Amino acid sequence: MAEKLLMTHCSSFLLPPPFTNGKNSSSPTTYALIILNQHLPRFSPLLWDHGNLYSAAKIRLCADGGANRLFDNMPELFPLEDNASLIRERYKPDVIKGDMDSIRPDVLSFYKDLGTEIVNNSDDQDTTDLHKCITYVRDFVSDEDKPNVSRIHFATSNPISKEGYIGFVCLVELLHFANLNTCVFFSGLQLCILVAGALGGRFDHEMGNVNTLCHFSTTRIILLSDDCLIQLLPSSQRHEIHIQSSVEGPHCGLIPIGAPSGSSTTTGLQWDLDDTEMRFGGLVSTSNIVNGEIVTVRSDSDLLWTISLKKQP
Ligand SMILES: Nc1ncnc2c1ncn2[C@@H]1O[C@H](COP(=O)(O)OP(=O)(O)OP(=O)(O)O)[C@@H](O)[C@H]1O
Ligand SMILES: Cc1ncc(C[n+]2csc(CCO)c2C)c(N)n1
Repeated sequence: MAEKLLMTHCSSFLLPPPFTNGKNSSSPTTYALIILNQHLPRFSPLLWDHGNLYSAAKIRLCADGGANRLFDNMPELFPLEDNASLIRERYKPDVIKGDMDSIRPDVLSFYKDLGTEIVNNSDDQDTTDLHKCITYVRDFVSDEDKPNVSRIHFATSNPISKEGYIGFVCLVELLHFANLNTCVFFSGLQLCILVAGALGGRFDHEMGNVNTLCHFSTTRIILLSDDCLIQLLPSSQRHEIHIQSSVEGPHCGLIPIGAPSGSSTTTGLQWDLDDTEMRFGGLVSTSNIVNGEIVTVRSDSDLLWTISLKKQP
């Protein structure tokens, strides 16, 4: 059986800037931030700035009512500053997208006047606002990375022929059609979508957010709240999770989602799995504990990885 490729994970976006630069990361990351209509995490300004500091491409979106949270709650995260308007201008989203049934009119006109792009998808009542925003980010990033002859480098230094270029574009379209994350191929940049406010309140929304991870399973998406982080570990790869113990852990979980897992194997946990079966109604690994700096996971099914976030980094 072919060896699975290694996928590494590191929550360095939760670390203050001086420590994040390239730490434990095999390739530079392009972060996008989506703010949902749920409690704005205290570290949101940090997530926001990861678009700025180390990324070539970056974008910040609010999913419909997420704009109310940004407007109302971002100033509260700066108790020493008394001018809320200045804070709101500093944290202007690039895009507000959704079915627009939750954003308040005053918030909509405030950001519209600042130049935020408003995308009204009220005609689509079958996908969530988070889903709509992820679609936007993926299109945005792949547009930025559209193949440009001068940027395509092959193993040889020969200039690329017209036929080669056309072949490459076809490959890209094919990969796109197959729902693969094409941007990785072009620039070496890895897209990672951070989703703030994904948990709490309504369980149907939480499940909808988890479902979005499964729908876009080839895109790195991280759901965040003040208390925890959730991401999908696709079964097509083996995983190495580099624990940032100053900000995350020790409590963690591995949960088969969508289908039972016939065999999962881990290292680095207090209760490691060893070719273990997991299913709802049987065993799922909750209330587990990370033991060291690296957790490895291999499974025949997609698993959700969740880890607690520390209150005081
Ligand atoms: N309580 C919640 N918990 C987790 N995520 C949430 C919650 N509320 C909203 N969200 C997320 O924020 C996004 C935008 O929220 P918003 O309230 O604008 O959605 P909505 O489509 O108007 O919801 P609904 O019409 O079902 O009340 C949602 O798509 C969802 O991903
Ligand atoms: C079977 C089924 N269940 C629920 C909805 C409703 N719904 C799902 S996503 C969405 C948009 C929310 O912004 C709405 C209204 C549907 N369409 N189909």
